[in-house]
Amino acid sequence: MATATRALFMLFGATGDLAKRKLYPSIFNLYKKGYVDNDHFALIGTGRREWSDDTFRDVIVESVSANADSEEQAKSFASHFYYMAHDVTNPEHYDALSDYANKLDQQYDTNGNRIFYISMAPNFFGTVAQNLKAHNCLSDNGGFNRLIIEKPFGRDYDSAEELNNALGKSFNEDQVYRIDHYLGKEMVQNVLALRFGNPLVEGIWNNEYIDNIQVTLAEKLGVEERAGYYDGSGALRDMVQNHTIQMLTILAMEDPISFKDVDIRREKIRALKSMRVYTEDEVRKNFVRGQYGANGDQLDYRHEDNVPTDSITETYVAGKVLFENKRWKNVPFYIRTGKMLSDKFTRIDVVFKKPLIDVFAAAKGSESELNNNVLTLFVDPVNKIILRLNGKKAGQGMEMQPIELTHTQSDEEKAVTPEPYERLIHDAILGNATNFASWDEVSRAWEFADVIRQVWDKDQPDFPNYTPGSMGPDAADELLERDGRAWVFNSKK
Ligand SMILES: NC(=O)C1=CN([C@@H]2O[C@H](COP(=O)(O)OP(=O)(O)OC[C@H]3O[C@@H](n4cnc5c(N)ncnc54)[C@H](OP(=O)(O)O)[C@@H]3O)[C@@H](O)[C@H]2O)C=CC1
Ligand SMILES: O=C1O[C@H](COP(=O)(O)O)[C@@H](O)[C@H](O)[C@H]1O
Repeated sequence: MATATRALFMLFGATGDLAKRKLYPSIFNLYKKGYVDNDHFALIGTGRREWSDDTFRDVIVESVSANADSEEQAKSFASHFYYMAHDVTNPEHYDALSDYANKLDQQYDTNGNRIFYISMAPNFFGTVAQNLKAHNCLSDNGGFNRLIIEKPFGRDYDSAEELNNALGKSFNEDQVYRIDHYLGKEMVQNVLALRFGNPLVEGIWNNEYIDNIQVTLAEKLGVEERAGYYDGSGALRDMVQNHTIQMLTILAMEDPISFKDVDIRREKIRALKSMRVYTEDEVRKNFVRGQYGANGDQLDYRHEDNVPTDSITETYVAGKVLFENKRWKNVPFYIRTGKMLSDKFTRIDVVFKKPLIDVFAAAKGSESELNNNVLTLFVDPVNKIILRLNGKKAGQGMEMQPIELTHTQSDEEKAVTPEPYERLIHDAILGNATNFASWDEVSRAWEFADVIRQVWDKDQPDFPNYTPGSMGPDAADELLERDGRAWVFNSKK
């Protein structure tokens, strides 16, 4: 039986794209499943637009209709939503917000629990947090106050620290939930289950058996309508500093003493501290950037809407990351992410070492034909695990061939798998911060990314340098070739 939590939500950015596409459907699923107490929850949505409650509720109904069992159910859900036109930069507005929140607290008997969600451009995060506190919008009658904030958390270490200090004036670290939606993905969470639930896996999860690990976050689409944000960010800030590094951390961390958020975070931070922050020369050697060119009807990045024609923003990053500790000495973690690639997928390839001696080849006096064993975890679009081994080819003799053990998530499992935002909002409701990024994690990731950014800001790139529909620039392949390796997934193959 689901534990239903009473709460009042305050959503800043309620008229925005993310709210409509992701947040309302997620909260609706939690409502349907009984994770938010259906009689004791309300949401105040804000934006500058002069919407009425009815307009807001129409938007909610439309946003959740695909998941609703009936129109009545969607409308009943939407009846918990209230709208206030509010300019977050105007302090006076928060007094009205505070009064309204107190009224709804009483009306819905929410036990004084409040969840604040800032789904707005990052320059507003600090302003909202400080005004919430200054204008008594935080509950003070025994309930919890939790703040969920969207990405990006800063654009470099200094701005992230400034933001963190601003948040810290109103919320304690344990009240702040920094969203990284990749941490809400089923297969990303499964990494922990596979590693720490199986001695068979954890026993070989080290440099004695693993040759290298490859993490790919590939997107088929370009910047779409988000160029205004993206061109000032680029792939390094948009995908590497957060999602990619979080995935690396989960792959590299030591076993936590328990599955409590504090214990997991402690190990993640330890792993991040052992991640090598490169020198300038090392950045040039170990990191590659790219920007997509044109291909047929597909415009090059510089001719997409709202992109300056001389933009040097990278739409692709590949790199080699090193963890300098006993477990991972000499094991490179190769990462790549980009827009306009051959397909939309996220995968982790764990490449194991070959046997020291190939007894089959030795007996025949021939070259080894054994492949590296590879464990591939498909994160998106399907949840699948493939273990590639060497096996015997049926028939006489001892010919070898690659064989694959595959586990694919069933339709039944898929049906009960929450969307990342649903899972993460639920975690925040429960006060479980395991799948959110702590300040120590975020700050370390910025220290790592900042050096790369600084080198790239000095050097003039030769853009565009990859074709839409490919897997990025040639330099990304050369990065591995120099080490005598290759990407496990390569669309050119
Ligand atoms: N959209 C996406 O796919 C993703 C978004 N994110 C993050 O989510 C956050 C929101 O993104 P998104 O929804 O796309 O952004 P939008 O531009 O669609 O929405 C911005 C929201 O902020 C409100 N707003 C802007 N200025 C003010 C103001 N001065 N006072 C009050 N409200 C204001 C807007 O309301 P109004 O116009 O009515 O004032 C609107 O509701 C960002 O941090 C983004 O980085 C993260 C991952 C993916
Ligand atoms: O955070 C972001 O993620 C999306 C990709 O997310 P996914 O879950 O669809 O893989 C990316 O398109 C966007 O640029 C970035 O801001």
